Amino acid sequence: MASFFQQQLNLEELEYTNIARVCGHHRNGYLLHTIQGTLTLHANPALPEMTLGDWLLLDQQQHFVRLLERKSLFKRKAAGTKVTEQLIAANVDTLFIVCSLNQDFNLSRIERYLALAHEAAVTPVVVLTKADLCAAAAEKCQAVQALDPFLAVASVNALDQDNCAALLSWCGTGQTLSLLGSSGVGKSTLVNSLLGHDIQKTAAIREDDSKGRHTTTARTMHFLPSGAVLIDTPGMRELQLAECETGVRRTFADIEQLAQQCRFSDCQHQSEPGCAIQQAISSGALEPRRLSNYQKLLAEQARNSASLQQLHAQDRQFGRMVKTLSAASRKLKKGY
Ligand SMILES: Nc1nc2c(ncn2[C@@H]2O[C@H](COP(=O)(O)OP(=O)(O)OP(=O)(O)O)[C@@H](O)[C@H]2O)c(=O)[nH]1
Ligand SMILES: [Zn+2]
Repeated sequence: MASFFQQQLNLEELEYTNIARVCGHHRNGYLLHTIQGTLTLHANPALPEMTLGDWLLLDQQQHFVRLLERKSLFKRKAAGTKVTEQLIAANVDTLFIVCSLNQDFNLSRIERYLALAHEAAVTPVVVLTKADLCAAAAEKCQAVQALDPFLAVASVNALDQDNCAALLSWCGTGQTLSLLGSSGVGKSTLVNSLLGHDIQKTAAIREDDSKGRHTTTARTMHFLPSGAVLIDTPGMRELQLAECETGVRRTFADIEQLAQQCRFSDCQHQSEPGCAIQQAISSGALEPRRLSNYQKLLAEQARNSASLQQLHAQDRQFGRMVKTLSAASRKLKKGY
């Protein structure tokens, strides 16, 4: 367990509590990994909302004590009146952004994923798969690297375990990984190569529900031989760009910096005189594609966040209505 989490424990907690990590979540509660093995923490309204990857403390009787502060968090907008945000994965250190070097290769899509990683406070690594099928792998790698000189970029043949060894530097003991990418790019293939065996064979776990029945759930947490934990949950595939302004701004830090040099502080970067961004485009220093993707992603996240705020407001209104109605019914019962 990383020092970030250990530092959060006081002396008494170090002595009297056990540390556990959420490795599954279902109707009856949370599935936890502890030093003594796996156990179920039954659903209970007093528990905070937790997700895969969360670290928490249990007392000697295995009762919940508290949730530890998160290092990073992926969440998504969810439908329904009550829950408007759904937590997807917590405490991920590195996100493998998986894209294949063939038809799927798309810089704007990579920028979208980068914004999600930055928003969640997770370090991104772009993994370009199907290098064995692409003659122009080096050029495409360079194009990705040009998005950000500090970005880690790797190209692999995901089918070849030895070829994936380049990724092992992010897969050491205590590290938590997750992956994101469109369908068919090679995510499962990559997981198999990192695991060193076929995921299909370990794809399900059996557990007892509260009534002693066996239930089968898809395994979403994998323990890699290199020591890392890999969170592979379907929720990651439905991540949206809601409330992602920080993530978008960080992903396009170059554009943000140029914008500060525009003559007008409210420059729209179209045809205004003294626009540093248009100058950078004319000189070839900035791709027009990148500017339009930046504007598109900012607008998209603003639209999605606005509807999220509306949902929050509706929720509060509903809460007030319930309170008023129950106060009224109490008065009725008491006869005044
Ligand atoms: N030649 C080659 N084939 C690959 C590579 N990576 C994946 N494939 C193939 O591409 C196909 C799709 O790979 P998957 O691992 O199933 O892709 P996925 O991203 O998990 O797809 P979803 O489960 O739909 O999200 C499979 O037939 C793989 O064998 C690679 O690096 N090289
Ligand atoms: Zn401008």
